[in-house]
Amino acid sequence: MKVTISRKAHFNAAHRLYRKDWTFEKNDAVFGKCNNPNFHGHNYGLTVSVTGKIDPETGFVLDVKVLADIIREEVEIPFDHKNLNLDVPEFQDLNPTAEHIAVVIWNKIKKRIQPDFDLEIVLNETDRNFVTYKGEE
Ligand SMILES: Nc1nc2c(c(=O)[nH]1)N=C([C@H](O)[C@H](O)COP(=O)(O)OP(=O)(O)OP(=O)(O)O)CN2
Ligand SMILES: [Zn+2]
Repeated sequence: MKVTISRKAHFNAAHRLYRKDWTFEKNDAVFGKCNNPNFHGHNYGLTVSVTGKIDPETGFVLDVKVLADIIREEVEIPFDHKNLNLDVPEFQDLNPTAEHIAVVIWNKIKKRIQPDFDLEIVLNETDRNFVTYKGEE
């Protein structure tokens, strides 16, 4: 029997959507206001869901306290109040779209949980825009 546990978190971060190998005009045409060279910010919402078998001794799939600590160490501390383009090494050469941020977060958290657990990341960039990543199919 598999059960899913979820933990919510949030972080505030600045970013600029653009490609270094494109002209400003091309970036402007594709990314519009998100290509502002002075950056802009979002209050990102994060939902991390872990699916696995219940440990018969504890009754937990995974202690949510443990999951909260992983999220704090892998996401909140490195991303909160940071400029994703300038401060976060994973985005030095990776456009910090919501899709890419979700994949980066999935890879960081996946390394910290049991290999047989399934992991889903839902990242809200705004109240109305969110992306979901469950790992490679
Ligand atoms: N597929 C994606 N599309 C867009 C992304 C993204 O990460 N993936 N990101 C952006 C920008 O980051 C932009 O800042 C989003 O903010 P905004 O357009 O203000 O968001 P809203 O849709 O909530 O605002 P509206 O008022 O509804 O325009 C753009 N696209
Ligand atoms: Zn944005």
